[in-house]
Amino acid sequence: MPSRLSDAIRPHPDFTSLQELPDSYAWNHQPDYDYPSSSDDAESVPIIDLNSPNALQAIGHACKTWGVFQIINHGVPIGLFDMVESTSRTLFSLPVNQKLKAARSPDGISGYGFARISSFFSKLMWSEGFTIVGSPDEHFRQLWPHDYIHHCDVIKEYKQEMNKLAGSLMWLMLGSLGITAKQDIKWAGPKGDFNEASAALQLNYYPACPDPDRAMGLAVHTDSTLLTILYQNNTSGLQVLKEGVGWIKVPPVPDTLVINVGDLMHILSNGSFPSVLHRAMVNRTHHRLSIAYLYGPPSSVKISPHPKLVGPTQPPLYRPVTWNEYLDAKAKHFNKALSWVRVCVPLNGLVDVNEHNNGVKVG
Ligand SMILES: C=C1C[C@]23C[C@@]1(O)CC[C@H]2[C@@]12CCC[C@@](C)(C(=O)O1)[C@H]2[C@@H]3C(=O)O
Ligand SMILES: O=C(O)CCC(=O)C(=O)O
Ligand SMILES: [Fe+2]
Repeated sequence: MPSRLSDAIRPHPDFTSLQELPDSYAWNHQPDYDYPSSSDDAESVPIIDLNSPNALQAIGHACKTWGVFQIINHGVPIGLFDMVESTSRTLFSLPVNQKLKAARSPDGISGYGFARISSFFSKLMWSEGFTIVGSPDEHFRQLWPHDYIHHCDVIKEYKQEMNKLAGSLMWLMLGSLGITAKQDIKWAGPKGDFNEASAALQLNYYPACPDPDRAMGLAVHTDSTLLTILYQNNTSGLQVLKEGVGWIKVPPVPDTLVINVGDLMHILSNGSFPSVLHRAMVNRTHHRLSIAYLYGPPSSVKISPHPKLVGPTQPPLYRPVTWNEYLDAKAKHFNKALSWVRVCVPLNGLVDVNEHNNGVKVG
């Protein structure tokens, strides 16, 4: 692990004052960095209409082959995206010293700071983040002592909408694997609405960058979630790695949300769904904003390969793990966290789709 200042004492830069890319932000992108590079007419991440009668099958196929898909007709009021974007933009435009009043504490989860995965890389990422777990009230009062209520309301409404959507997506993703009954997932609750689920909202801001080809917005990673719902503003930057194809750009499409399969869904699906490797690149002239709703099980629930997906020829590939235990493992082992939960080497030619990802260089 690189030895450098911890997040707690590293001063946060004022990106707007940097006219050149400091060496600490210059990633030594290898020639194989884009390998196998995607051509302009490469495949694109499927867009699925949630109102279509084929949505379930299309989602199952996308989850198995990509670990990511995009959705339209998701039912989230479109005006809400403008509102949450406006709150995020207002937040990141505050002076650095003001933002630091709501800094994430060294052992905390919520607040303003660098990407949590920064410590695994020797170079810094060209981005700022703000994580909201639970209520935004306390941190938002620190940012806007006289004007926080409106921003809190926007975030609360957004989280509610995301929670509803995430519950529906859970049934679609699980349904495609034949897991359809409320009793199949006890923690979905008596109404099957996943009422007790946990979530974090991550606001990501990527300022315009003087040397985007040498910089990195958010380094390659998988999400530790069951699923992630990602909204991106109108600037490109997101890329996903498709096995056997390469890095695929996911340009923003108006009113469309990107859904990532996360590591816990990979475990729950007993390896059927790969958790998608992805990264965010930056732009010379435009800043970029993304809002990730990171969705997981209630804190006391252990996630393990679903009994319906386990049998004599399909041994469970992972042992049970809570989200917190997994996040701790991710904080320690980063891209090796899945191997840490792994129980057995695949037998009879069974291959875990995420095994292919282990060779990806992260630093
Ligand atoms: C619930 C969480 C997932 C996350 C760590 C966190 O506690 C809150 C932030 C999340 C995030 C967002 C950016 C990418 C990521 C890898 C990171 O560094 O922080 C994810 C974490 C994750 O999915 O492991
Ligand atoms: O900014 C993006 O497009 C990606 C963000 C992301 O991967 C995350 O927040 O986990
Ligand atoms: Fe992510």
